[in-house]
Amino acid sequence: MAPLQVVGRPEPLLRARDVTLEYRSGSRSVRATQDVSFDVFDGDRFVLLGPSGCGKSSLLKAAGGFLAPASGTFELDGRVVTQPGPERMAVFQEFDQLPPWKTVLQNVMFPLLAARTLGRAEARERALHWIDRVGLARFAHAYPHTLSGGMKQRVAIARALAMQPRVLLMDEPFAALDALTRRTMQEELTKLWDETRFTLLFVTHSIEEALVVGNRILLLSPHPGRVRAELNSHQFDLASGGSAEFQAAAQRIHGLLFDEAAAVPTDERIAL
Ligand SMILES: Nc1ncnc2c1ncn2[C@@H]1O[C@H](COP(=O)(O)OP(=O)(O)OP(=O)(O)O)[C@@H](O)[C@H]1O
Repeated sequence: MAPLQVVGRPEPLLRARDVTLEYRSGSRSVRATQDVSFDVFDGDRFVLLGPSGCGKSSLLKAAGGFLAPASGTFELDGRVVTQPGPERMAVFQEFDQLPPWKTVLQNVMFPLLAARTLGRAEARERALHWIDRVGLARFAHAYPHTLSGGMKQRVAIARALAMQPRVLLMDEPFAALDALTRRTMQEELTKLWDETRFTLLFVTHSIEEALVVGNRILLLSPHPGRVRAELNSHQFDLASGGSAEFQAAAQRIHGLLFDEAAAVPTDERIAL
């Protein structure tokens, strides 16, 4: 008979441990976050939500290896993050993240070729597959300046997912889009996740977007960002947008974010 296995909670894929982030210029130093800890598990859509300036982008940069913590660590698969790597691909808000002299196909192929794990033919095939997945097959040979903002963000998503990262980092990727396109992109992202089950670390300051995109949400206090609470939000999707339950959850989060009296112990996970 096979020995009994103890089935416990899986190991986190990405772990933030007591991360304090600071920016120094000369003798001045700005503290962006204070002792922030959280665990992201395989297949999570984990959202960092908080008011402007609470250090969300800084946390994403540190997870990406672009910013070294003043204290604490980020670990990916148990190894401390010290530099950027192809297993952590990022999509940013700015539309100019695509080199304008490269076509859509060349943009998506570029990191695949730079990583030197695929030959040119395989890289091209992989890139075309992801360009198709984000609905841009007809635009593979177009240059970024001929594309709309939403299309450019789709290219950036295809470029990142083509690398098959361990975790996809997204920093307010839809914030510069008009409301309708933003909604469409949220829908497309969750559909892609349904089909592919990648792991996502997503930054937003929109409560509605956090509820729609995330299955878990970390609430951060205003500057410097500290963990306010962690919420499970897997029950919501775009279809639940107008429901009473959704509105109540959004209200509750608003209270937790902005009402000091509503603060809960940071290690408490609350159901909405
Ligand atoms: N390069 C930098 N040099 C100095 N201070 C910085 C730098 N980048 C960010 N900060 C400061 O760190 C703090 C956190 O900034 P960060 O951009 O991470 O917050 P955020 O929550 O992402 O804000 P937003 O939602 O407005 O983008 C802010 O006080 C900001 O002014």
